[in-house]
Amino acid sequence: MTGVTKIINGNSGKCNGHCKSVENGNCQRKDSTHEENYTYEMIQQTANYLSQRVPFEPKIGIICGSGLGSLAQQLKQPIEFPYSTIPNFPVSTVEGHAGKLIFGFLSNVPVVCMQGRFHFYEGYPLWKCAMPVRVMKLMGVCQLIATNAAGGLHKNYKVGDIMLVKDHINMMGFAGNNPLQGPNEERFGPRFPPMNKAYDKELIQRGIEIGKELGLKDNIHTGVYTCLGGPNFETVAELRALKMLGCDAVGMSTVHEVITARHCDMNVLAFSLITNECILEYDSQSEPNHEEVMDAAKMREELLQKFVAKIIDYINKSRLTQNS
Ligand SMILES: O=P(O)(O)O[C@H]1O[C@H](CO)[C@@H](O)[C@H]1O
Ligand SMILES: Nc1nc2[nH]cnc2c(=O)[nH]1
Repeated sequence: MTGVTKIINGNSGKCNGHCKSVENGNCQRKDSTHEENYTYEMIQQTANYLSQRVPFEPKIGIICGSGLGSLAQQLKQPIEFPYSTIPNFPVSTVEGHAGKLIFGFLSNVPVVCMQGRFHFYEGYPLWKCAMPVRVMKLMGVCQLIATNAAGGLHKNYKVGDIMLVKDHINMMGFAGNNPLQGPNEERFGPRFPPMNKAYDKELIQRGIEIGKELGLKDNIHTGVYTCLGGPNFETVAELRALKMLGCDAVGMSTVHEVITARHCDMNVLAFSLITNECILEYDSQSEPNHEEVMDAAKMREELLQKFVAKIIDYINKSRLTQNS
């Protein structure tokens, strides 16, 4: 089955009324923000398609960051769906994002893993980037673990460090771009969701302890993540400004997924692998690039697999079994 994403972009239908250049009801603009949002029924259709093919209900959803797809390789009894075969799903276009949804068991817990995520810079609106989170929700997921590769802004962060996200600054939201934009779907959550308790404090604390158990010592932190639209890496002035604002790590993802997850009342843990140190000096000879990001992710592959497995084990023992 092929994807059936409904794209209107001036070809047919309406554009949610946010387009100023509508003639005869047809959107004249061709950019990706002028697609029609998914209806609840479309998300349900996707969830049903997957539920009918997976003989268990996933409880935890994992989103693998750039080069972190190996987190999905440790799943037992895996069932894989290339994104291109899932109704309504976008497809991955970035190196290091395989583009597969994988169901299986990790630490004996039924999970679903996105081996590859969607970014705004790929041309997808934020609601589309975050759509798989809603699919997970309708399939039974109550806990999201979002991972990403990020540049380290904090002076103590080194390549290979882990930063558990304690908060975020939604830079794209400052500019009026949010995955919850448009008519609110009450069946997912409220019009005005709070975001001051987005990241589960207990899991952050446990994450720090697990990191130390795995030998990370001074290489595990809690900090503030920010997401820029990308795809270019930042200028020196931008990075200095972000640092002044209180950001510790910078990337191009995760925030829209977390907002969507919290909107539908999922519990969230997110962490960044610091893949490069942000360049804050004009006389630096270095330039960031995606290859170093991928190399750093490869270097930490094994450790991150153990890290995630232990966190899932903890979530299972402390919470999931209590609810069942
Ligand atoms: O956030 P993830 O998907 O881990 O990837 C990060 O790494 C890529 C840049 O190298 C960007 O896509 C950035 O967002
Ligand atoms: N925006 C941004 N994203 C990243 N992803 C990995 N490293 C970086 C970085 O330095 N900046």
